[in-house]
Amino acid sequence: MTVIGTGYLGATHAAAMAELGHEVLGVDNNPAQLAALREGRTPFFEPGLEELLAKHVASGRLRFSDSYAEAADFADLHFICVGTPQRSGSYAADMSYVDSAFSAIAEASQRPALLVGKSTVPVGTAARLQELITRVSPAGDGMQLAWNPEFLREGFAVKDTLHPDRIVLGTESSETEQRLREVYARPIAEGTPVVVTDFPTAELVKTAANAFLATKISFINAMAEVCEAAGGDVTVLADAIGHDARIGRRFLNAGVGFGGGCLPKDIRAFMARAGEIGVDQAVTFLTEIDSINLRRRTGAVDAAGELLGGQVSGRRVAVLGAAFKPDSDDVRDSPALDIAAGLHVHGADVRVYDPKAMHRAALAYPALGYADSLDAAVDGAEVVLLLTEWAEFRALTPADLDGKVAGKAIFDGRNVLDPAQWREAGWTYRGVGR
Ligand SMILES: NC(=O)c1ccc[n+]([C@@H]2O[C@H](COP(=O)([O-])OP(=O)(O)OC[C@H]3O[C@@H](n4cnc5c(N)ncnc54)[C@H](O)[C@@H]3O)[C@@H](O)[C@H]2O)c1
Ligand SMILES: O=c1ccn([C@@H]2O[C@H](COP(=O)(O)OP(=O)(O)O[C@H]3O[C@H](CO)[C@@H](O)[C@H](O)[C@H]3O)[C@@H](O)[C@H]2O)c(=O)[nH]1
Repeated sequence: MTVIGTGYLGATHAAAMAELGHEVLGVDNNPAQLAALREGRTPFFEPGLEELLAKHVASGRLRFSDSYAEAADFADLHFICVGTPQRSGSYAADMSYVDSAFSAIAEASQRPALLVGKSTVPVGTAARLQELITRVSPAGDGMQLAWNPEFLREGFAVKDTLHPDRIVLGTESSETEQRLREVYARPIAEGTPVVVTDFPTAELVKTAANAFLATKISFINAMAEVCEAAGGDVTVLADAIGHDARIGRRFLNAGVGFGGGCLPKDIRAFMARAGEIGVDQAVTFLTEIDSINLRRRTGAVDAAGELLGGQVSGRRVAVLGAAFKPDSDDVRDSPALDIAAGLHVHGADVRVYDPKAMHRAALAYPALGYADSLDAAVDGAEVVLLLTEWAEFRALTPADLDGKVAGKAIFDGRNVLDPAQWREAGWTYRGVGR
């Protein structure tokens, strides 16, 4: 098989498919990325992925190429994992990468083949692509398409791919279903549920899952706003409502909100697509989910300003975290960097430190100040902001910072520190909704 698009999703999928016993050719059009992958190195940080990749590159079961002709010759089963970022100036997804990857592999296919979409796409895409590939391929009607959305989380990508919660197969062909069941034989044998459905439902399962997760986070962040006004503690509230199995405690961590290459752009693409198909009212609540989320970022900038006594310009601020979540170096739509940039715009002297995302952060936000260690970031800081809950930040104690900082004020943007411990040590502690 081939895996077309070897970014966060595709590189993981390719290595995991090799681990499941398949011969895999990864295809991408980014030469630097291919060069790293060919040497068995991941171009980004994802726990456990480099080991898996290196193992299968060394065994020869996993190779990489930039050639669609080679891909079409190599296999008649192709997983498409290219990006669907937010289009600039619009909420809609930019489908140009998906369209060009499907066209290119279809045009290169001289024999019948199965193209399996894994990218997150607006509902209606698969039906459109089925028509496109049949039209442009020399193999014509021999080109089959299935939609198999991916639910992996960064930071847990290998585990989530090898042991998924469920496998969704959008296909109405029993032959295609059987073929994909063989691809995923191992997780299926381990008991992973398989949902076989039509194209629109398969596409919508993915969109709905991310909309639900975003809603859960913004719900608890809305409760955090209420707790702040009323003097409550949202972490206790989340524990208490989470004991109800119908609600569940997971994804109820209030903080500076969701970021990354998925939830923010996926809820916006969902709103855009719903508008196109005439059901915008069904998802207008997502506008509010997005607003609550973005309000947490401006709220953090305001909180830092208050901790600095209202004067931000020229003040030294330590920002702990740049990645959108721990155990990842992904800085796409990162709340931490957005907040750091907000303070920078107000004239703060910001020093950002992240254990893995420094390089990507500096590329995305070159104007920010960076420190190459936690100690360097907090040295002389008048306020410390914990914005991504890496293990080394969660473990911080006042003793680690005393004598280094210039002001004992901390904003715990992920509610991971013990407020009593910090207050007892003479710090001004501020969390989110507690
Ligand atoms: N990152 C995740 O955790 C995750 C999880 C589930 C689903 N998804 C979805 O998967 C898709 C990919 O996301 P990602 O995070 O891996 O993006 P990414 O930007 O990291 O990777 C996309 C890759 O596709 C390559 N590419 C673009 N056009 C190409 C073409 N025509 N031919 C070959 N390669 C091409 C790029 O060079 C890049 O390496 C998106 O639709 C995303 O929403 C992502
Ligand atoms: O209680 C919580 C849980 C998460 N987050 C934030 O939400 C964002 C997204 O986290 P997470 O969902 O764990 O990361 P992703 O890797 O973006 O994964 C999401 O997006 C992927 C791409 O579509 C899907 O495949 C996954 O199932 C879905 O969880 C991060 O900024 C987190 O800090 C919170 O603020 N509070």
